[in-house]
Amino acid sequence: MSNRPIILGIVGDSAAGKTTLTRGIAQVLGDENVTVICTDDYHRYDRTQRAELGITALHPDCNYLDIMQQHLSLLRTGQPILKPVYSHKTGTFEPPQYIKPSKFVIVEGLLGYFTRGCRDSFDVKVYLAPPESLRAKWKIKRDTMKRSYSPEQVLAELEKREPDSESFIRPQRKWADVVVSFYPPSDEIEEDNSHLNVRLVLRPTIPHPDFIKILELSDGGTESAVRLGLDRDMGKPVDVLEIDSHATAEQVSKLEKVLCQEMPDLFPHCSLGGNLELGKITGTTDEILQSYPLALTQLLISFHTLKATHVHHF
Ligand SMILES: Nc1ncnc2c1ncn2[C@@H]1O[C@H](COP(=O)(O)OP(=O)(O)OP(=O)(O)O)[C@@H](O)[C@H]1O
Ligand SMILES: O=C(CO)[C@H](O)[C@H](O)COP(=O)(O)O
Repeated sequence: MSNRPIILGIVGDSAAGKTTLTRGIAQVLGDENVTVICTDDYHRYDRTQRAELGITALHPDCNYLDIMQQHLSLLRTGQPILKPVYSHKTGTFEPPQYIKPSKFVIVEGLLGYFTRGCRDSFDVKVYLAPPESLRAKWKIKRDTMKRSYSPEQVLAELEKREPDSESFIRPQRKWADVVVSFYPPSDEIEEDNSHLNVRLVLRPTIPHPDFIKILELSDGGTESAVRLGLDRDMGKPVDVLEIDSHATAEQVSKLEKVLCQEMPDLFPHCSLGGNLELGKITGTTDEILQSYPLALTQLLISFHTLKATHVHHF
């Protein structure tokens, strides 16, 4: 058993779904065992200064990546940090917070894998990569509802940010152990969020659960709602697991069994264990819905995070 905090990274562009994914993982690990850090707090400039300087929040120079790296190293050895605080409500900084790491630390943000020093602090690295059109839709909704922007401002901001997204954010995908892409079924582009499928790229940088068993159960063919295959991602060979939103309870159950066989701690959180809490999303009229692809993604990442506690790192 590891006697230091386990650090999980959830990296991706703005509104890629980091907070949504993190919520369920924290629930599986136990909210009382989890410290969540958002690296937006390490911005160097506030909203007004960024506008004056003509720099976007995605640019490495717009963030104290050196301090972030120091803090990650401290958290990894169980030491407290005095973390800056950036308020998305006001676009300004607030007094710093004293943070003592719990058993698990989830670090979510834009540039977590940009420097080698930061990357080395993570036990498990996840990158979120929804199609850009879906991310734009999510960002417009979230920023207009929660961050006091107009839709026109969000669209202009997305356009302004694109060169930095391309240069600094998207290349980080190559460092991830798991790349998560929620996507709409091709013929239902305007479908609501509850009908998204997920594509999980599983890099051989960490040992994944033995999903090949689902193929042995003979429902992993191209027509199935759960598919496992081989592919290349950024030039390197990877396994790819795809789960459609219309996967049946039986198919979901089989996947959960594969996870639970290796990690029985997950059982109480599975739908087969009677839990319907994971995979919660907000629908178009703010109703709460459940997505199997999201729930299984949260379980898989929790699997890896729990597994990291069994590996001794010192
Ligand atoms: N898996 C998902 N299924 C359905 N909707 C989702 C999913 N992930 C995200 N969303 C939608 O996208 C919006 C933005 O997601 P979220 O706040 O999780 O992004 P984020 O990456 O944490 O954003 P930021 O880094 O800018 O704070 C959510 O409010 C939600 O409506
Ligand atoms: O890309 C983002 C990640 O959340 C934000 O836009 C960035 O952190 C700046 O915040 P704000 O737009 O609230 O000033």
